[in-house]
Amino acid sequence: MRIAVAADSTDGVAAVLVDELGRRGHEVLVHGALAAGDRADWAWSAEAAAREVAAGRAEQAVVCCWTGTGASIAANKVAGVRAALCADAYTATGARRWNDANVLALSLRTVSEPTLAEILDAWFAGTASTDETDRANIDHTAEI
Ligand SMILES: O=C(CO)[C@H](O)[C@H](O)COP(=O)(O)O
Repeated sequence: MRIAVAADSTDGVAAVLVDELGRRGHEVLVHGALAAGDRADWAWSAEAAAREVAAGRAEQAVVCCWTGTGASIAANKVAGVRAALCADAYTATGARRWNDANVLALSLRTVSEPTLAEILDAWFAGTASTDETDRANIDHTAEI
């Protein structure tokens, strides 16, 4: 799968994220500090990765900042993007299942390398629910 990845710094799991995705067989398009050096601005870098998804150049994205909040807020401003801030595997599974999330947002401050691996395992194993009520929630959210 082609994945856009953005981070505003190379701290924390940002340093291993691209390799971790590559090991799983994904093609990675890098943005922000991962492309430009040791820091970038979170709003611009998350937007760039989210726009790759919206434009169909990437199927999914992972956006990161120190808290994960700014990156998720910025990504969610892009039409067609459903970004979910996930701190654990259970949340990642739910985000894929119930929200059909297409952008994973991560905190570089709180996510450890073992937790990152668990989150990515859950995220990529996950599939969107076909339940009518779940789809209605997702469709309504797109129209808000
Ligand atoms: O978590 C973040 C935004 O939600 C940022 O990573 C945090 O604010 C640090 O940014 P900067 O390095 O530009 O001060």
